[in-house]
Amino acid sequence: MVLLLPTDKLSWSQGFPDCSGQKQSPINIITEATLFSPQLQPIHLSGYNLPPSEQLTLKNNGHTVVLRLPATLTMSGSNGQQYQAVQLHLHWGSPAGPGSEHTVDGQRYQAEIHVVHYNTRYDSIFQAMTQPDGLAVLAALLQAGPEKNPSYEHVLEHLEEVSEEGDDTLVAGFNIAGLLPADLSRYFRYNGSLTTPPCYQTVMWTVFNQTVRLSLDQILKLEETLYGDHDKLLENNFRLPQAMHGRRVLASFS
Ligand SMILES: NS(=O)(=O)c1c(F)c(F)c(SCCc2ccc(C(=O)O)cc2)c(F)c1NC1CCCCCCC1
Ligand SMILES: [Zn+2]
Repeated sequence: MVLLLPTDKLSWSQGFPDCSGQKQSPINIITEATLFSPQLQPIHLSGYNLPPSEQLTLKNNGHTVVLRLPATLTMSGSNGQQYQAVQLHLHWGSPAGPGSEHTVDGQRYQAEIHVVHYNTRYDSIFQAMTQPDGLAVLAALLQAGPEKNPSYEHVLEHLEEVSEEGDDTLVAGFNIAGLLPADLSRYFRYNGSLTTPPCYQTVMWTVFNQTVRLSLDQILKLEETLYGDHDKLLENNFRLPQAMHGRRVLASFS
């Protein structure tokens, strides 16, 4: 599916009315204003530990780098609903500054991973993404740390192979859960949207409290390797925080 996206973000709303809706993402999470919700259970992942024999497609779609995921990866929300993974992708900044989409108490992190799932009561992501309870995205904030992150290396070591828009390559299976924090019990939860057109307001967002650490070199590689439209370096591919319009952010921890 090719989405023809306008480059000028102000004109998103012209072509995609939901982009000017009242339940948009990302947001700035003000931790003091979150509501502890004891029914938010730890996120349960299954099928995430893929054998090296599994070949995954990694693609530069001109807006981000996407790793397509097999249908065997599922997560359980706190509402007992099952969601099936579709793809994961990243948002990043540039050597001049950080590029996470969500911010926490006004702090932007170096980068952010999104693992996109759809509600298994629907037949496909294309049907699910138009339904209010259709999508669930797991988000983790990425920070620079002293060590190279071996899980991210499974993806980053292939970035040169997909430097141009439209390029794709194969990545051997690995434990996809290694891309997320170890602690899946502490997270923020709110209802929002896709952060790119069509901006459908159909996403149950989970933003983990624990960050993931990559080495500075790994972050720089993400910021300096990929090219998008018109051979322009693909950087700062994050949307700015959107208004809450009265929405509350829940927390699975106090
Ligand atoms: N943060 S996010 O989840 O909203 C998101 C972004 F911010 C994104 F920026 C993207 S990539 C931009 C949309 C796009 C462009 C081209 C192609 C293609 O050529 O295949 C595919 C998609 C992107 F793909 C996604 N996630 C997609 C949203 C597109 C429609 C649903 C498919 C899975 C989720
Ligand atoms: Zn995203």
